[in-house]
Amino acid sequence: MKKVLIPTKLDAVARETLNANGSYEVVQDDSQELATLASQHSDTYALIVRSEKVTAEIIDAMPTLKVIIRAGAGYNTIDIKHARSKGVDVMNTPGANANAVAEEVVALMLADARHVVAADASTRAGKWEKKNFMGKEVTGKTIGIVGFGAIGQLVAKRLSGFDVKILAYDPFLSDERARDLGAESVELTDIFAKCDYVSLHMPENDDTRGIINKSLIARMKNGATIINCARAGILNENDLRELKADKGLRFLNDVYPKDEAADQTVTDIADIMLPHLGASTVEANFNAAKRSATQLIGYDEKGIASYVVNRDVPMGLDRAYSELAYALAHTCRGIAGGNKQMKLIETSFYGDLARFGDWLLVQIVAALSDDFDRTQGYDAALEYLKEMGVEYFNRETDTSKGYGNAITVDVTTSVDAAHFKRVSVRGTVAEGNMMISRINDFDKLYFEPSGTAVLFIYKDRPGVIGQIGHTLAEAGINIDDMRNPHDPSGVDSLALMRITGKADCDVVEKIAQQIEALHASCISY
Ligand SMILES: NC(=O)C1=CN([C@@H]2O[C@H](COP(=O)(O)OP(=O)(O)OC[C@H]3O[C@@H](n4cnc5c(N)ncnc54)[C@H](O)[C@@H]3O)[C@@H](O)[C@H]2O)C=CC1
Ligand SMILES: O=C(O)C(=O)COP(=O)(O)O
Repeated sequence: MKKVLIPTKLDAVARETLNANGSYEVVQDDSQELATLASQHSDTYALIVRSEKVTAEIIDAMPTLKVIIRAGAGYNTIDIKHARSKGVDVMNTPGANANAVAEEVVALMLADARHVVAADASTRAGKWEKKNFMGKEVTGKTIGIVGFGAIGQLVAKRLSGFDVKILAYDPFLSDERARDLGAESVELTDIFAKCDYVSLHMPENDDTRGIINKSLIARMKNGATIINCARAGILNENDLRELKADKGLRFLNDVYPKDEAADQTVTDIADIMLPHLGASTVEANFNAAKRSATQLIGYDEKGIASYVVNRDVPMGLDRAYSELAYALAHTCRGIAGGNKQMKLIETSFYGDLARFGDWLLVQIVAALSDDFDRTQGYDAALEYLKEMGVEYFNRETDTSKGYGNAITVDVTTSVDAAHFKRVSVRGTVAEGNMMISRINDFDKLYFEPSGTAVLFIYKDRPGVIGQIGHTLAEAGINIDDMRNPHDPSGVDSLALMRITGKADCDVVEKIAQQIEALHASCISY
């Protein structure tokens, strides 16, 4: 049984769904600190949280932890890099609480437009301040949405009944897509210059922290409103403080640097403050809980990792090596012939790369198969290979070879029922560039796998390179770079060339016949 720890007020449907599956022992307890629960349940396999802070210490307190699920959208509260370094996948449940936040935005807009909060307090106090509470209408206004994802799009949809004009800014939004969703895609500066309401709906991360600053706020129309139901960190609150009174801006807020009782720093500038209530509806809590449980089951039973958000390069590994692993396997595949039946994959990870072998295997399997994508994990890669009937063997590496940080990928494919062909490619990264250093017995290549490469193996004799160059030239193809070593016996030669333009199979085939090649292939990187 896999232990699942739920240290939060999450709908019981998560627990019920996992219990019904039969593979999980669920501990749900929101009465104690997460740190206490983590040390009590150090054998936890999966942790399901809402906004609870999951620090490196908490992750380390559960050495068997494999997956953290954020029942919600924003995962800035989880140390995803530390999780990655410990082989822990982090997932969120995108969209599960989006409608709740969209409705909260509409609630804040209307409440502020009609002074609902202050007028309620005043009337309860026995006053009759009808004249003081002159309101305004949302209908017909221009609304700017920054971050046009699940929530941003639903804000636009829910507000459409008010006949508003929606301007949206999102770096991943095309004009067509915006139009389809009832919005106009504009630059960030235009949102601030043109809108009566600006609602923030992007995640907080290194790119967005403090992005809503003085230069943007200064562009706002007098009397316009900023709504922040995303994360406190994306808005520079001192910049807003500086400009707010002069411009008569309104500020409606749901989010704070820390989710806890305190004298909040924005109290002086916020016109309405809620205690991070965006996702706090019965429906959103149910949706996020249900999704957490079903995503965990899908992850465990089918290797579905599409919700994993931290499959980035692990700490300590240069991203170039993950590209190298992919490029080497892609080269093997190109030489072996893409549609051959794979039987065996062997790898060697030299130097510091030895400890990242599991992670690098994912890149290798993804390069060797169109059906396996690079965002999946090591377990999913092994499972996939097993399903495909492919054996995998990672060799112990011999540091005395002096290869530094290098990778070898060998792929054995079946040529017919009884015969196998093995392609072996080794490579490294030098001065930030990927290099193929060996293909089968052809050593010291130092060839950069990029663009389009053609490769011919032939019985060594004079004049062959001239013939290849001539036929390529006839087809309008130039040679950018070239290696031409002999094998150790001196009998065979390899011509490995990077060419301009696209690969042309007919030309490669023609050359192969002209030079009586033992092997010819063409690889696009
Ligand atoms: N107040 C609350 O209770 C809740 C707050 N949230 C916050 O809202 C955020 C958005 O949630 P969803 O819409 O569900 O996520 P989402 O991932 O569907 O949408 C986020 C959008 O922001 C865009 N984006 C990324 N960088 C950007 C940038 N620099 N400028 C503008 N847009 C950028 C992305 O392309 C994406 O379309 C979450 O990350 C979370 O921090 C989410 C749920 C509840
Ligand atoms: O999903 C999100 O990003 C949220 O901010 C919701 O947080 P909560 O689950 O209500 O603590």
